[in-house]
Amino acid sequence: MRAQHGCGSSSDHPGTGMPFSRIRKLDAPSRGIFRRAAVMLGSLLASLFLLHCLTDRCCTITPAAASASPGQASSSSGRLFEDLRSLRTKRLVYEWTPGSARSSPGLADPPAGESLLLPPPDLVASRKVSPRFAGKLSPLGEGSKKLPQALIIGVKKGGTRALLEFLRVHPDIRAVGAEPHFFDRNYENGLEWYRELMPKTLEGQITMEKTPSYFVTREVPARIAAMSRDTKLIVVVRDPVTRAISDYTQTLSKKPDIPSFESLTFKNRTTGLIDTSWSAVQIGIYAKHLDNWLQYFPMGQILFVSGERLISDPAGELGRVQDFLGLKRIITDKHFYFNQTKGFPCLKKAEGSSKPHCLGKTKGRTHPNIDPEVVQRLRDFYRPFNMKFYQMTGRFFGWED
Ligand SMILES: Nc1ncnc2c1ncn2[C@@H]1O[C@H](COP(=O)(O)OS(=O)(=O)O)[C@@H](OP(=O)(O)O)[C@H]1O
Repeated sequence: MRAQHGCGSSSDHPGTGMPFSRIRKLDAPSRGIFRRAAVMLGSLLASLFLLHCLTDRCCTITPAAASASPGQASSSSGRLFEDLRSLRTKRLVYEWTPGSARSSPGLADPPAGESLLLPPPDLVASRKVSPRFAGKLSPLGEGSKKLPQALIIGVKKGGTRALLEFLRVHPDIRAVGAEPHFFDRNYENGLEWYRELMPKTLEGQITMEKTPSYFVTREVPARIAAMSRDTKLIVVVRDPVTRAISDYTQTLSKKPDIPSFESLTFKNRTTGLIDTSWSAVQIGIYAKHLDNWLQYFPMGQILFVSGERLISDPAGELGRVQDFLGLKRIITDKHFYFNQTKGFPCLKKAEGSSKPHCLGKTKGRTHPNIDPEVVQRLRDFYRPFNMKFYQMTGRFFGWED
């Protein structure tokens, strides 16, 4: 009997070879058994594949693996599985890294309705969350550039670089390295220009920058308030006398021919009248500058960091700053060590590095010796302003001793 519906094979034609004609010549019951066997084999293979996937070994075969010779196939796909498994392990390790905890205000105080979707804050803090929400580094370049929510506005030579570098260790803070000087020198460039300078941040991370001249520039408070009245402001203050000497030391390092500190301090040395128009002196009249800020921002939105304590107890000051920013206290004593050669606290590990990090040579310069009489005269000059400043801020900085 001739097959009625073959596969259009050549066996339909006379003179076709025996093997094909023999299959075709099977009787109906045999064909049924053959089909059933094929179906059973198919489902067995499908089940095996399913089991394989369930045991987490299923993967997309790469062209390389697919083109491997049978002998190579098992070893290369085995390697492939190993790679995938180690990738999974790495991802889990990343998710559970201590530094990846998200402790932003957004998560600590989820808006009504979101609390059911998000894990409770303590759980997040202790178990860590996905790097997508918590990690500082976004491997896929995720996130968006935002205008800063917090600024280090001063003071020049107060210790602003140290504070920013220390804060950058926090996974919920991202900051521009250079000083943008947007609100004093580059304001005409517009907010979009400013935003472009910022690093990308993920939800809950805080964008920051530092420009110490903001604190003493008259127009700046109004401009920052125009950007956002909610901006958090941080001022690192330091004894105005040592600050002035530090300021002078910096200028001297660039222009060695400038007059002496002593001569620049006075309008008239014989009368003892201080030259308040000299910027090194002027910047230290903190109470006066603060008055200007208080026209635009409430006191509660400004944090004053002691430049002296930033050196003697960096973790303590950083604790206050993290609280102020609504962040979990992640930066602690464990992050610092005192470098005897530098004479300053340094980071055991800087941001994105595993190496110890001290600030550069321009931080912690040796000051020239200043005539003690001039120093005393300056102390007397600043005293009433300092008292006023302590009163305004509610913190005693101890610059009189
Ligand atoms: N950890 C650490 N390492 C080095 N230096 C430190 C540190 N903490 C605070 N300081 C003090 O920071 C002073 C420089 O302040 P600023 O960074 O605000 O200077 S600047 O305005 O940005 O030029 C700098 O002033 P000088 O000592 O006069 O150079 C330092 O005293």
